[in-house]
This record gives sequence, C-alpha cells and structure tokens, in this order.
Amino acid sequence: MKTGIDAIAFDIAKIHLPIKTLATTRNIEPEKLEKGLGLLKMTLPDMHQDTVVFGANALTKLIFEQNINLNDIARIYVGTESAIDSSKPIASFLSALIEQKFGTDCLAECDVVDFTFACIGGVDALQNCIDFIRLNPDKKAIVITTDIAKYDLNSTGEYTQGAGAVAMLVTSNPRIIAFEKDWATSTKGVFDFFKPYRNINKELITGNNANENWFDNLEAEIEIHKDQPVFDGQYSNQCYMDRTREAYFSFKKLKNTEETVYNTWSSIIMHLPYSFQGRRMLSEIYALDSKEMEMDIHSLNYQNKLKEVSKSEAYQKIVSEKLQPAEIASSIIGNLYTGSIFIGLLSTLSHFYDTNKEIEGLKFGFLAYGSGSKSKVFEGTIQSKWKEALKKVQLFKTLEESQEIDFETYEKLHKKEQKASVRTPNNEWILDSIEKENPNLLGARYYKWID
Ligand SMILES: CC(=O)SCCNC(=O)CCNC(=O)[C@H](O)C(C)(C)COP(=O)(O)OP(=O)(O)OC[C@H]1O[C@@H](n2cnc3c(N)ncnc32)[C@H](O)[C@@H]1OP(=O)(O)O
Repeated sequence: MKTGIDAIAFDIAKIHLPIKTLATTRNIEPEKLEKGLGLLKMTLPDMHQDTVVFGANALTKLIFEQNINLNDIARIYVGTESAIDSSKPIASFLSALIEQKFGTDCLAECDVVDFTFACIGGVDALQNCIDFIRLNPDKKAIVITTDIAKYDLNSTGEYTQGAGAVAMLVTSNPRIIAFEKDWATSTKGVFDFFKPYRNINKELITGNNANENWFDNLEAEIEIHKDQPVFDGQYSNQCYMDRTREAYFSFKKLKNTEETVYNTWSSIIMHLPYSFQGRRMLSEIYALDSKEMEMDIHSLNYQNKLKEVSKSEAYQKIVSEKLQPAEIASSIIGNLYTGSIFIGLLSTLSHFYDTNKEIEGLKFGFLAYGSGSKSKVFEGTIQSKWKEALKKVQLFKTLEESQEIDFETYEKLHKKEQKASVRTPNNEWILDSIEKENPNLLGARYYKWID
C-alpha cells in the first residue's frame, strides 16, 4: 500500500514589497538580491492576518476544494515556528474555527497538535502522519504549515521575509505523491537561528500588579514574544550545508547504494529560506557524490574548490533541470519557514502542470532543514492522478494577483504602526480582536469569517 499527499491547498499573504524597492532604499545592489539570491518580491501579513488566519484559510480552502468529509479526518498536525501562545497550539485554534464554520463537534474525535523545530516542523508533522496512515490506511490526516518569516529591519534576513500557509491531505493510495519508507535524519543542537523569549513583563507573568494597559492594542504582543529571530546568517548556511550533507549520505547508507542518488531524482525539493539557497547548498553534495571533488572537508582549499565546482556546466545543468522549478514560487513569495519546502513542491508540480509535462512515475528527492539543527532526506514517486489533484490549485495565477505596497506602508506594517488593513478581506478568515477586558480570557484571540 502507498502513502503520501493526496491534495494541497495554500494561503499566501496577498500584499508584497518588490525586492528592488527594498534594495534601493537600503542601499543594497538590486542585482545581489535578484541575481545572487533569486529574490523578486517579499510577501507580508496584513493587519488582520496572523498564523492562525493563514492556517485556517489554507485548511478551509482544502476542505472546500477537495470536498472533504471532516468525519474522515483523524489528525490535523501543524508545523510552525510562529506560535502565538506558549500553551495553546495553533491546531487548537484551527479546530475551533473549522467547527465554527462546518458544524459543532465535526472534529471532536480528531487528534490535533503543533510540531516545532524551526523550518523542519512541517516535515516532522508529515512523517508522523505518513506513519499513522501506514498503520491506519482507512483514515486520513491533514498537515498544515503556517508561519510568518519576519526579520529585523536592516538585518541580512530582511530581504528574505514572507508569510503564508500550506495544507496537505495525507492518505493511502494518494493522487499526487507516494513516499518511500527510507527517511534519513541528521541532528546537532546549535544556535544558528532561534527565537528566545525577551522583554518579558515580569509583573504580568507572575500576576502581581498586572499592567492594565498591557493589551491596549495589538502592538503589545511584540513585548511578550519578539517575532524576529536571533541568527547568524553565514553560520546558519554552514549548518544547513552540514546537516543536509550528513542526512544525504545517511540516506545512501539506508538505501545501501553506491549510486549517485540525486541522479535518480528528476526534481530535488529543498528547504528554501530564499530562492537560490538550494542551488548554493546542493553543490557540496553534488561535488562529493559525483566524485568531482575528493578532498578532505577540512582542507584549506575546500571552499574555493567547491565554488569552482558550483560554477561548472554539469552542476548548472542540475540546477536548471532539478532545482529551478521549485525556485519560481519562492522568488515571488519569500520565506515561509515550515511551508518553504512544500511550496517548493507545489511550485514544481504547478510548473509541470502549466507547461503540460507528464511527470507520472518520476522520483522526487527531498532535502529538509530546520535551524537548531536538523535535516531529513527522503524521496517519493509522482502518482498517476497528480494532474487531477492539482486542477483547482492555481498557484501562479493566485500569486500574480498579489497587491504591491510602497516602502512606507511596509515599514508601518513591520513596526505594527499601520492603523488599518491594506487590503479589504474577502472570503477569508481574519483576526477580529484580542481580549483585553475579561481577566479570565486576557489575551484570547477572536477570529471571524468574512464573506
Ligand atoms: C532560516 C534558515 O532556513 S537557516 C539557513 C539560511 N539562513 C537564513 O535564511 C537566515 C537569514 N538570512 C540571511 O542572513 C542572509 O540572507 C543569508 C545569509 C542567507 C545571505 O547572506 P548575504 O550576506 O546577504 O549574501 P551572501 O553574501 O551569502 O550571498 C550573496 C550572493 O549574491 C552574489 N552577488 C553579490 N552581488 C551580486 C551582483 N551584483 N550580481 C549578482 N550576484 C551577486 C554573491 O556572489 C553571492 O552568491 P554566491 O555565493 O552564490 O556566489
């Protein structure tokens, strides 16, 4: 029996800042961002959007588009690193909203929970659900990734921001992709990128002399938990490279093969914090596995030789054939953290759908990464009904409809100084208010559906 992804839906932030606008304002060469890192636009959450909103919209779309009977859903597992509460998972918010829209108790017997491990939490949720469906082939599960990739103004992460959610239906005999049983993992506990709790108001936390004005407005949230990470960009790249390389060679061991595994993959789907991360990082795996480079990893000339190999015609062919389709969506969305690898999959599938290329039976390889740090490498085969499952998705058409904003609006949104939504919500969930009166519900978030 096969197990994998049967259907996909998404909700990406619908406003964006062109990367050129950011580059010129920040005095960065636009070519560095556009041609060096592959960035064209970055999407941003509007005033009425948070990670619950994105997740609920993607999930609602999946339910409507695929006509899902909610009684069949045994699990809703969420991957996120943008939680809005230290106790109540986003999955709990989502189950309440879905019951509000589709009927009381429709998810009463469904198991819901969040997975957090930086950008790899969605892959952890997926692997867990796949194992569950293997044991319970008559059941179905939904995996959701939802995040807001927000970095400090003027930081090197600023140009990689993005926001949105992906929802995937996991079933036996799936229509899109069936995963093989070998999954390799590499883990090392490091501080390459993390989000510590800071600026905590001790009075509020202990409950003594709680500041009555604490929840006066949405901006107060920033002081409880800063959304932006602490990170070391170049070190995080090194950790990404190390973990993916280790997981890749463990994967070869698991498969007990000497062949260059990436050659068996027609497409390679990697975690893309920005569009060209995959092509910049895969070169080492390519160089070592193809025996193009047989050097000690610690030798002085290693990095220079690697740069040389990455510019070779043979490697550039791999980039354009196996990596480039996944980069298209990333260029115009930005980072989705847990969702990046899945939007890369969807970008690849949508590219082949739109260009009428048949990919049934082809093998896709996956290289996932989460800071902190962990990588997982796995593979799957495209199934015969992938096109039927993709009919309603319309990724690129939807992304084209995104509304451009100017730099001033971007900064106001970033600083939470914007007074009203940029775009009028339509047919979607919104964050309606945050409780500031009732002491037993202080900080509770209320959402509503806008027709
Ligand atoms: C969150 C995670 O997933 S962890 C893994 C990734 N880490 C992050 O995403 C953390 C946040 N991001 C960052 O800190 C940064 O955006 C980074 C580290 C990813 C990139 O750092 P930067 O210092 O901006 O860029 P960096 O110097 O590494 O690379 C710039 C690229 O543009 C190229 N470039 C520079 N100028 C130009 C130009 N004028 N024309 C064309 N290309 C150019 C450079 O050659 C280089 O590419 P290459 O190394 O492939 O040759």
